[in-house]
Amino acid sequence: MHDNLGMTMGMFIHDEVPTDEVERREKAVSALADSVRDLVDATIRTTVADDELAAVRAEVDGLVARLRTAQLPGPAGVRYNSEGRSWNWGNAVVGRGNAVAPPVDIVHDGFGSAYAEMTLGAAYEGPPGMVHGGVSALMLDQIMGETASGFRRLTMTGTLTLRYRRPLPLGPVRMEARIAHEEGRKITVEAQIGVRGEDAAVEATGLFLIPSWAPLAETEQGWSRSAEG
Ligand SMILES: CCCCC/C=C\C/C=C\C/C=C\C/C=C\CCCC(=O)SCCNC(=O)CCNC(=O)[C@H](O)C(C)(C)COP(=O)(O)OP(=O)(O)OC[C@H]1O[C@@H](n2cnc3c(N)ncnc32)[C@H](O)[C@@H]1OP(=O)(O)O
Repeated sequence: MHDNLGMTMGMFIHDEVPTDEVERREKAVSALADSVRDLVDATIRTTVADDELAAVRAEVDGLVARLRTAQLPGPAGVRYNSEGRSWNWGNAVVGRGNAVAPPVDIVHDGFGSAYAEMTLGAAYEGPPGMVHGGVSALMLDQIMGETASGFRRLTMTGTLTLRYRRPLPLGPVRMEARIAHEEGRKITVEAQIGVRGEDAAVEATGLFLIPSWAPLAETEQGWSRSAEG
């Protein structure tokens, strides 16, 4: 268990960067990730000729080489400063620097309840024209985990159960989550995702656990989250 603690808590990195600097950098990194997301969409949907594809590829390789001149040695982890600002720019769903992450902003409605609205394009397709079921699961897991944690305690997904009730078309979608029940270290969260104003496409129930190896203290004012997710 200590290995788990070391592995997980080791990725919570105290990084004494002033909050205004974090925010400036976050804007810059988000803007780049947005452009890369656009590149992904354009790559999927382009019909330009093969030689043009090769030329674009060479330029992209050049850009990658420029970014590689200064890199972290591993994944981004979760960083925080002593002002209580935290940032997790690599996260697979809400990472501001992560162009693979769907473009989502999770809004917390007070403790125990959250929602998000986003537009999912060609990069998130499963069945033709529909959102991939794994993408729905990914996004639900994130909003449910954040809801269980409230950024004031460490929670991990124990069991996630999904019911795919109807196909979810690509385009604007909305998801919602709330804590349904809580007992000791076990927190049950219910959630759904679908087209706004319509019946849910996917319903989810999850059991989130405060791990036995987690530092027990629930911080009094919570752990301040990244302002933009
Ligand atoms: C100082 C404060 C820190 C504050 C931190 C603040 C903020 C954190 C910042 C950001 C986080 C914010 C939001 C979260 C965001 C995103 C969510 C991402 C979600 C994920 O992507 S997360 C990755 C996938 N997730 C895993 O990688 C888990 C791997 N796994 C383990 O790490 C362990 O397996 C663990 C911890 C699950 C359990 O370990 P454990 O030692 O705590 O459990 P233990 O044996 O004590 O069991 C106690 C009772 O739970 C029952 N139980 C146990 N496991 C169960 C299961 N899986 N399902 C159903 N019930 C289960 C037992 O049956 C027993 O039940 P009973 O008491 O009734 O007998």
